[in-house]
Amino acid sequence: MKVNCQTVYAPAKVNLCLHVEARRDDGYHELCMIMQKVSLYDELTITVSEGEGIGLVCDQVPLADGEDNLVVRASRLILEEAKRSVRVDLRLVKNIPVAAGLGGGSSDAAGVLLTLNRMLGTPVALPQLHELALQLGADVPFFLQDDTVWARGVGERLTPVCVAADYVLLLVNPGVPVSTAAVYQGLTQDDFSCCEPVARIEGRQDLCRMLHNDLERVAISSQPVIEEVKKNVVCCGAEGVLMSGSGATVFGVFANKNNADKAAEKLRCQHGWWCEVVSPL
Ligand SMILES: C[C@@](CO)(OP(=O)(O)O)[C@H](O)COP(=O)(O)OP(=O)(O)OC[C@H]1O[C@@H](n2ccc(N)nc2=O)[C@H](O)[C@@H]1O
Ligand SMILES: Nc1ncnc2c1ncn2[C@@H]1O[C@H](COP(=O)(O)OP(=O)(O)O)[C@@H](O)[C@H]1O
Repeated sequence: MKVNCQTVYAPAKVNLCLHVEARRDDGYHELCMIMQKVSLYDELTITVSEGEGIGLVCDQVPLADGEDNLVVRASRLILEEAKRSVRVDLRLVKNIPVAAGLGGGSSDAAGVLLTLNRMLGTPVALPQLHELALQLGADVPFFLQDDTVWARGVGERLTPVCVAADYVLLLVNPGVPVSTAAVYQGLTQDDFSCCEPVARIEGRQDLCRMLHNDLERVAISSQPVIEEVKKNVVCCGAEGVLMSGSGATVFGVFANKNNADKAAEKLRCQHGWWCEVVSPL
């Protein structure tokens, strides 16, 4: 068997709005949120060769030792579903902060599902791939497709939305991890809100008016620095600001890269926070 090697760039996401509508009997939550991919990428190299087993080398030490890593789990699911026995080696360079509300693990997993499946001759059809994605996490199906979407259900029911706004985002992460499960568990009925998905968002002002995240109260109560980050991003000239997903990353909406770069420089110098200027994809 010829050795086959491919590199995947797995993008981060932000939630431009996130409404939690209800808690389900299984503990998961019904959501209505806009998911937007952005230009910050993990780099994943997949090598398929003769043999068996799945190996992972990762530049982030806590994620390095394998079995629980979403990329290893995604590989295993594809091999099982395809009933194939080959050796898979994965090399993962993490540029997306971990447990930060940016969906890095979910994106890595979707990248493996799509690419490893293709490398094996596409034995798994797209509807099955969607099911495997959902087994790995509520956010994973989103990363199998290209659109900016309204995501409903637990995050798996996807409808495209047109965001016709010209903007860049400044991502700021203060370096405190937030557990997604703990944030959802901390929600009370008062945190829930409804939303009416619109088909199109016209400009930056419309976009900024929609910014809303029902997970902020719980995340900020466990990590008050998130509120401090939000205030600082606004002080640096953002037209809108919001925590992404379950946090702790905050994003600011800017009209252009120049203004966002200046804000990033200032926040890095003054607070030592991780800052990255990205564009919507
Ligand atoms: C909050 C969001 C917003 O996009 O993103 P992140 O902050 O993780 O990036 C997602 O809903 C996170 O999705 P994901 O991280 O894939 O979730 P999973 O691994 O399936 O579940 C992690 C935990 O979150 C809870 N969970 C997740 C999704 C959902 N709709 N309701 C929930 O209550 C589950 O109970 C589980 O304990
Ligand atoms: N490839 C991966 N990249 C990042 N996190 C991973 C990965 N595989 C497993 N994880 C675990 O998944 C959890 C969520 O990670 P991540 O997707 O980065 O954050 P979030 O769900 O906040 O967007 C982390 O606690 C991490 O230990």
